[in-house]
Amino acid sequence: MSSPALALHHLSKRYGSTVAAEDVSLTVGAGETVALLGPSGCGKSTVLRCVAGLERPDAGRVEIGGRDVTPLPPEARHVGLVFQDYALFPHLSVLGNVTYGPRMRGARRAQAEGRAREALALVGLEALTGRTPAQLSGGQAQRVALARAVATGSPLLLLDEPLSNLDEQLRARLRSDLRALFGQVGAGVLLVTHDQREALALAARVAVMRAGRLVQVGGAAEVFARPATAWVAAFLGHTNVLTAPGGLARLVPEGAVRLGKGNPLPVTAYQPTDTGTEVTVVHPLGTLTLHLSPREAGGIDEGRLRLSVDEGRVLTLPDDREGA
Ligand SMILES: Nc1ncnc2c1ncn2[C@@H]1O[C@H](COP(=O)(O)OP(=O)(O)OP(=O)(O)O)[C@@H](O)[C@H]1O
Repeated sequence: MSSPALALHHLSKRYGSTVAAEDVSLTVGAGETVALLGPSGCGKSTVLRCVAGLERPDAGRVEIGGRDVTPLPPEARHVGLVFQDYALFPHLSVLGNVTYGPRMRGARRAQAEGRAREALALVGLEALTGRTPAQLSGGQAQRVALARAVATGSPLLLLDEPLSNLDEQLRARLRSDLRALFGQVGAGVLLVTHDQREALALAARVAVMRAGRLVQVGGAAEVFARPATAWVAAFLGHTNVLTAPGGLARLVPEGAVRLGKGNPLPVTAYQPTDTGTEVTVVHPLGTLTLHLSPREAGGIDEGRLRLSVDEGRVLTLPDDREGA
């Protein structure tokens, strides 16, 4: 059996009194994409920097392709990196930037350029190969950084918010391109993001991080459908995570609410949105927030909306939302 692209064993890193990563253990299989997902400041970049060798962990071990690289400098690790600031070489052309990695690893010029052109075509930049980084928009520079990481042919790619500077349309296009791209290159990918949709679109597995610790790791769809705690549910974008007695919370997934049948319940607030109306409805479980299409909102009669909640789909979770 082949070694995983990446294995982290009990990784910890502090900055003074700040615990940036605490006992983080995680595996990325060969050819697998894992998203490290969490709010700003939770330690995602710290984990990535420890993997890349830009930061030395206080404790724990980093293995890449089955090799312990913990004491090794970045250049000895053979990982493809895309960071938020995507640090391109300013004096090299786009093609030069992307060719650099394969050249450094001993590829002949023609072969390295071929691979660079392929990677640039994948990110839609084949027309800009002669430009320098100063002549690119932020989004274009980001795509060059992606192409550069892919062209290295590394068995492990590390991507820190790779789509963060792009507009929504481009993000959507690149998301599906990236998924295909990851499949083609066969590399393990560790993707850092705070965007749940991006994680779901790109990764087979997600690792949710909070205040330096991994709080849930699992299949992407599974983690979204069955968050382990109220905090994870709320972080993943579930709207109705209702406080319940005994330190518990009830998660009412969107699909558990059926409109048009059941008791007419009081609607206590209305807020127009770009696609309809957001309303709050008082239900015996608690106050539900619902997004209604114009047609659904038409069902509100004398300040009441008829709905039922499929109790079989409501999850009861420990409520850990207080504190850090
Ligand atoms: N070089 C450093 N010196 C001191 N504290 C640091 C340093 N780097 C990170 N930290 C702190 O460690 C914690 C984790 O930071 P990190 O950048 O890993 O978070 P993140 O989850 O990547 O955040 P973001 O999504 O905003 O990039 C934060 O509290 C941060 O302030």
